Amino acid sequence: MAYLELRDIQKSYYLGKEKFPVLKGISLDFELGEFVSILGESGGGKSTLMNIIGGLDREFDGSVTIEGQTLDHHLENQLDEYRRGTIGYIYQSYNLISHLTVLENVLVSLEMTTLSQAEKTKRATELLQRVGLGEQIRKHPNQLSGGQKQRVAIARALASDPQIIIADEPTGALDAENTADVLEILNEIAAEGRLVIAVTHSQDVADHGTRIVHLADGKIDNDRRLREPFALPENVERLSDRPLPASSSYRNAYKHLTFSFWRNSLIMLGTAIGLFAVMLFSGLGNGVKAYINDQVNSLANPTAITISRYQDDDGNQGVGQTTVGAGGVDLEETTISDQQMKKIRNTKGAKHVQPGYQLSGVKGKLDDKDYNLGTVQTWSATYQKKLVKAGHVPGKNEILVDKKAVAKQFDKKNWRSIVGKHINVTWVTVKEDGKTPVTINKNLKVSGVIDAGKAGTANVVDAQTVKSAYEKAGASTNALFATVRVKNADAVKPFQKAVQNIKDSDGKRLFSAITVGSVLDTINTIVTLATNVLAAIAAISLIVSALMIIVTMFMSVSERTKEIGILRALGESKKDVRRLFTSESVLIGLASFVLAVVLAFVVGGILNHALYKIASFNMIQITFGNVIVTLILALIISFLAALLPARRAAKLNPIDALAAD
Ligand SMILES: Nc1ncnc2c1ncn2[C@@H]1O[C@H](COP(=O)(O)OP(=O)(O)OP(=O)(O)O)[C@@H](O)[C@H]1O
Repeated sequence: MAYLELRDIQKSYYLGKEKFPVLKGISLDFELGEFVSILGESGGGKSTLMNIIGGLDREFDGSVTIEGQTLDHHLENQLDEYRRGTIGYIYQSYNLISHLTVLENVLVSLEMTTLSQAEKTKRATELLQRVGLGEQIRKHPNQLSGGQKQRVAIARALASDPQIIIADEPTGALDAENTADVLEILNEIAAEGRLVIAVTHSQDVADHGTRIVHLADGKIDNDRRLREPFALPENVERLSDRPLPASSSYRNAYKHLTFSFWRNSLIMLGTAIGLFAVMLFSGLGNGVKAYINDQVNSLANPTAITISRYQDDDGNQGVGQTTVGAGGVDLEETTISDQQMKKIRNTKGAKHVQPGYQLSGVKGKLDDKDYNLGTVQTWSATYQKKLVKAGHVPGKNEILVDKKAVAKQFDKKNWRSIVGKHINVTWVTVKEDGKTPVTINKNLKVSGVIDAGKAGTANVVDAQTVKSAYEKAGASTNALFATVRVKNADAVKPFQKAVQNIKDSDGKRLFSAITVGSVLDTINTIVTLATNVLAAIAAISLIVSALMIIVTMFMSVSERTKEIGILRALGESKKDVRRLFTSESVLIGLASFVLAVVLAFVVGGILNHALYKIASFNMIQITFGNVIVTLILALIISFLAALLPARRAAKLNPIDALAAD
């Protein structure tokens, strides 16, 4: 049994349906230690035979048996392993990877061995020294002469310690001196106990080997031994191979990324802008939400709940005002009686319950001057004490007047001086029947000045003041609403629920409960919606980014077709090639993400600084969650964008890829 046996190899090419037989039944035996030259006319099928021996061609008849094991050409994994562990290729046109240095070109082959990183570098350096390139390891292939390139290719072919070296016209492009050197090296390789099979046109070259096989008309017409094969050295330790680890794909992808840095940096910038916009809009949404929450909570007490009568479908009475229209109002339906107030008081969680009134169309007279007080509310727990800018919260027969609408009208500059004055207020309400109007007139002492700020105007009296005035005038004392304070923010929701569950004797729901929280919930829902719409618009730009990545990757695949062929010939699998492109794209995605985060925080910081002057609030609040979502987006987009180009790269036939210009 020979080391390598070819049996009845037949191969035809087809042009349409027309068959062109190239190899017509080749059977050959090869032993380790041989340096075999394959001679034959141009177009005679020598390269075709080499591709079959090298495990690159799977479409042929016949068998290739190595150390007694026949290769199954349907099993791609087996062929990948065969190429990476047993075969080393040397080509006439060198086939070096241009964006890698000399050292890195040799290391590519070593990536599929079990050596440590340091051992790989050591072995690659030693091999390059052996072929006389110890000084050139940091150069790129385009900085080398033809002879030097061929030596790099030899070092690479030897790197993974293969048993068979296939050299397809290794000296075809070299001058006499380099040819002699390369032949000497090939001879040494055979002397190490490897099988060297070299295709050549030159009889001179062929004469350097141990055997010449001549091909004519698709058959062997001469097989001549020139000298004995080299004796096999004993106890040689062989390197063991393994599939390419993912980290190597990432390293290779990174090198290519930095090699075409400018083109890639533009793609990264484009993608980063899309990601940045998504992050900034999300951050703006958070900021606006926080700002509104802050503003609302500073105006109103979050543990206070306003309760009004529940209006089903046709009524829309909330905490509005009781107007006295032609038909009057249905007090039964719209106001809270003392008895109902008791029910609220008895609800679990209520700490303090206050009736609330709202007086509308209130006129005031002070020192013979008329004031339009508009709507007057009763003081309740929903008010924040800090809104009182002078004086104090109104007690019985007192009023807190609005700063703009009243105090400044009284005295523009010295508006505080209104405190302690008496103002005569008049408004109209209704009797128990809800129809008959009653005019109320009351002399109230100004207890202080209130400034509701952007929320509008507010004049506030004590609920007791209103109630006793109504009692005296025979008007309805039913409250328009009730304000309840609960223990803490956590007690708000349960209380709200309990109150809304209170039914009257007919089983009809009695109350609606509005909390600052529920108002905020509504606002927050709207802001979230707006933010998501903005972020989604920004995300559209990510589709453009994805398209850019797809185009770049397709360009990359076309540019690197030859490299793909080289990597496949070195033993990389389809999966490895696919991963090379997906990892490059994912690296673009990651770099874009980092750039986007930097952009978002820099621009966010500048905007916050500018807006702080207006709102005294950080309007852009990018959270850790926003950053993570953006990262996931970046990874998904870049991965999806790479799928098609990577698939195309992986599907390339290695022989066609190697033949690419
Ligand atoms: N992919 C292909 N499709 C069709 N015909 C092909 C293909 N590849 C090679 N051939 C043909 O097969 C024949 C053998 O080609 P091959 O490259 O093996 O010859 P060769 O002996 O190596 O030639 P040379 O010495 O000129 O390099 C040639 O006639 C060539 O035109």
